[in-house]
Amino acid sequence: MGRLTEAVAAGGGASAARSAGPPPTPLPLPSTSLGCTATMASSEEDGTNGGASEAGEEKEATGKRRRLGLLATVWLTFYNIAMTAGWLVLAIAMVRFYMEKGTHKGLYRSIQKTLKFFQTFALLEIVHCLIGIVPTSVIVAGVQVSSRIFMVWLITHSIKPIQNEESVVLFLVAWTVTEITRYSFYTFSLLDHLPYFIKWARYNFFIILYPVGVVGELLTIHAALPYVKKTGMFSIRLPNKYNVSFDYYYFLLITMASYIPLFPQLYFHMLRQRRKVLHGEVIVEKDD
Ligand SMILES: CCCCCCCCCCCCC/C=C/C(=O)SCCNC(=O)CCNC(=O)[C@H](O)C(C)(C)COP(=O)(O)OP(=O)(O)OC[C@H]1O[C@@H](n2cnc3c(N)ncnc32)[C@H](O)[C@@H]1OP(=O)(O)O
Repeated sequence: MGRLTEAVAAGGGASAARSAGPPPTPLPLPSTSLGCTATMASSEEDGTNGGASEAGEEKEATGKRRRLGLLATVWLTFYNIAMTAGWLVLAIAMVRFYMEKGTHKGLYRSIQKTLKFFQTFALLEIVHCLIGIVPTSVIVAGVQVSSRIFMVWLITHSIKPIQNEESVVLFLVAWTVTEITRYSFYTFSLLDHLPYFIKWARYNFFIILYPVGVVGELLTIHAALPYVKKTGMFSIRLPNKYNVSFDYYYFLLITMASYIPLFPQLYFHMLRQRRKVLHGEVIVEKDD
């Protein structure tokens, strides 16, 4: 519980400590419209610098502990353990269901309560960014979490006929593997005992899982379109006393189109994080 004990003594805010230490010499990387400009300061290959790398990592871990107060550290540790456990329960339920029934039909229905609970709980990630206890960009976390909430509540929960689509299994598997890896990464990092394979998994699995998840989500929304058009669900027609109209069908088309500019930005953001964490590149991201 290294970070917990050191946090008692440190107790500082996140942003103050982030600005501590000598600034790297920046090399410009492309700017993204998710509100960040990235600059790359230096590069070292993974594992080739031996003791220097270990000393650097130790120093970095101590710096992180100082950034977080005790309360924030305890809360994040609890939150990450709970989320890892929640997604593990989901993974086990999905494997058991498939082994017992031999089909994906009925799978969503059997796991929906757990999924809704833990995915909705993840809204706290936006709160964590807003109050500054994690340094993730609010916009990056916001796009990531809101697209998931949208898929869970406004698509899969609301449109029962699509719950047995294969594409639902596609995004469920991608989300589940990602979240078990991600939350266990945060947990072990907070406890200062991060096994290399978890770090490696966190920054490699997404290369495949992100596109797989997005394809699953897009195919599921696509499958929902005929039903939405036929029923006119969530749509407001004119005339009405507020003189407002809303067509959920067109909203879904626009949402699908919005993946084209948004997804590459999240993906390239993760590729930059991968270079930083696995290959030691120092990437400084500044808000525009
Ligand atoms: C209303 C409708 C809206 C619809 C919108 C539609 C458009 C949508 C387009 C995009 C669609 C995306 C769909 C997504 C699908 C999937 O998820 S598929 C499955 C694969 N998915 C992934 O691989 C997801 C990858 N994403 C992530 O990992 C994150 O969500 C991220 C936020 C994008 C990554 O953020 P990143 O900037 O890399 O940083 P973090 O890992 O969050 O870390 C930054 C630092 O903060 C610390 N930290 C963060 N969270 C915690 C925590 N809970 N506990 C402790 N610490 C945390 C972390 O340790 C880092 O610290 P430092 O090391 O000190 O920097």
